Amino acid sequence: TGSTRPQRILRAVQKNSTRGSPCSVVNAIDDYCKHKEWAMNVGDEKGIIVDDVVLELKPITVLELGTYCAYSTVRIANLLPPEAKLITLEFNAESAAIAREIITWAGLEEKIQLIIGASGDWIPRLKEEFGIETFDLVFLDHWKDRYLPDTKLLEKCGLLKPGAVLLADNVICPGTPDYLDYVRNSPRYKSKFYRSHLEYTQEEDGLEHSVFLGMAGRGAE
Ligand SMILES: CNc1ncnc2c1ncn2[C@@H]1O[C@H](/C=C/CNC(=O)c2cc(-c3ccc(F)cc3)cc(O)c2O)[C@@H](O)[C@H]1O
Ligand SMILES: [Mg+2]
Repeated sequence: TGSTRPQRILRAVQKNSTRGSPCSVVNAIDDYCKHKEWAMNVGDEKGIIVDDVVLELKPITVLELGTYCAYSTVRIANLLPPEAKLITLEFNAESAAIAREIITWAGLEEKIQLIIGASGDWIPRLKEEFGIETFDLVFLDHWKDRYLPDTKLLEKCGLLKPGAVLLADNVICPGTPDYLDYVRNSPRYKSKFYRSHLEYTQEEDGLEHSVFLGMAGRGAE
């Protein structure tokens, strides 16, 4: 039986990057996915927007939904302040195993907590099992039809405080119409769209950046 795409990505990382160098890991994955085999990483073009958001926000607690091969996990964790922590949820055991190897290769295992499980099961448990108060940044990049239900779950569990940022990948391609409608029309969010392209292609895509304003929202009831 042949290898899987995540296994081939891990091999490319081990072959073309330096242990302990997150930047070289990110570059090795981008290089592989640009020239050898496309994969659903946020990629280098949208990745620069992610970098800017992280550097501006300086989040101390980050939640990522959908680890896949830990490309964005490594990219984000690399830019976090020393005391910051990133929790990433991945329910596919094979992907999670590859992601763990890539996180360790990058030397970021101290900053990143990879949980193997479904967002719907784990979001309600994060407060008591990991002593999380609230998240400063949530990066949504899992199944596109789960962005909205998981956002509502985060609200319900009190895991967002005013000023928290939701950064959502793929709001154009494959698209997350119900999520976009919600964050753009709810008084609980101030939302803005960062136009870009689908990773490693010329297709239109972009990131939605939504600031949580609080459950009461501002003014409008
Ligand atoms: C639902 N709760 C969940 N809890 C934990 N992990 C979850 C998860 N849902 C999905 N996952 C995991 O996240 C990953 C899923 C990501 C889904 N992403 C996409 O479908 C996607 C798809 C495209 C894409 C775009 C164009 C195209 F032609 C083909 C694909 C581009 C992207 O950037 C994408 O992010 C997997 O590793 C999966 O096991
Ligand atoms: Mg994506």
